[in-house]
Amino acid sequence: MTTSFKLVLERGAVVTGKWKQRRYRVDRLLGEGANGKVFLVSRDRSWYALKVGSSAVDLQSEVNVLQSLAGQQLRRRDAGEPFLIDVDDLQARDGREYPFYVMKYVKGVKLSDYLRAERREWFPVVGCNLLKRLWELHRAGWAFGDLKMENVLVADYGRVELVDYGGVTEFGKGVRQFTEIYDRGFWNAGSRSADAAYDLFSFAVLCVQLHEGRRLQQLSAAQLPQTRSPEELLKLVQANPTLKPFSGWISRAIAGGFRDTGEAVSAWQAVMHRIGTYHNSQPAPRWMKGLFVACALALGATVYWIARTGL
Ligand SMILES: Nc1ncnc2c1ncn2[C@@H]1O[C@H](COP(=O)(O)OP(=O)(O)OP(=O)(O)O)[C@@H](O)[C@H]1O
Repeated sequence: MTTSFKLVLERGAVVTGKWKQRRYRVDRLLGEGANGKVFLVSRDRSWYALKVGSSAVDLQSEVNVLQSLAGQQLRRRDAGEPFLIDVDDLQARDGREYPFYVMKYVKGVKLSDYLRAERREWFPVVGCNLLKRLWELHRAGWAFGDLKMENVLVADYGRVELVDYGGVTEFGKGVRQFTEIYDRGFWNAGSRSADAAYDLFSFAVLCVQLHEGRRLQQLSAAQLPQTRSPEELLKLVQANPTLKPFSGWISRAIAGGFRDTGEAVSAWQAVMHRIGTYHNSQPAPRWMKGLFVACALALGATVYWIARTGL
């Protein structure tokens, strides 16, 4: 999706908040979507992500969700700073005013890019970390809503961050924003009412999208609305060697069969355990394994030298 507004902020441009007068220096565009453009900015030697929207109403609803999440003290153990930093308006060169908010900069890459090529084996770990992120939201009574590839960023060691809180919806209300292919209603698998199972369904589709993206696209385009069914999704899961061990988990998620997300996390970890993936969510990176081997060789050489010299 692309934005309908043309605001351009060049590298080096300074954004000054109209109300609080805080100044942010623009580094580059991080991404854009239907609701706005997100820029990497700096202030007092710290990096942030600044989201500018064309519509104050849409941006305000995202801000409300973020404020409410902060209010519920939805802070993770590893989150040093709050996610929402600032809210203000800026005046562009064309004289128009745009609302913006500033949030924590998530230094990561898109999920699909992270798992590409040699990092495919990280899929179970990254999946587990993503489920835990969803669990945090669900415990606070919110569904993420618009879970999709673009809204999941992965940092070092498979750490996962969710971005774009525009779809976050209180449990029980109609999901505010969704993307068809990940939507439970689209697949005739349930309602669009916000609950934990709604996100778990999207998570299951995300798994299929990651490993059978082309076939999923073909499937969704070929089916008539009334013939789309979760069983068709499950056929793609069965046909894929990476997904097959998770087929029981995925079919349960698709059927809304988990009591809550905590149970979904435990079941996912049980599969990881069964197939022998690290169940530690931060497996040792390759350089660390190399370092371990080098240290072991050095130790061996020292022991040999001591034995030879009789020290
Ligand atoms: N906090 C952040 N840190 C780093 N990158 C970010 C951050 N927030 C957003 N981005 C990047 O900017 C992109 C667009 O942001 P976002 O999804 O919030 O815009 P949107 O207009 O709501 O998009 P959509 O059309 O998907 O609803 C994201 O896909 C991501 O790559």
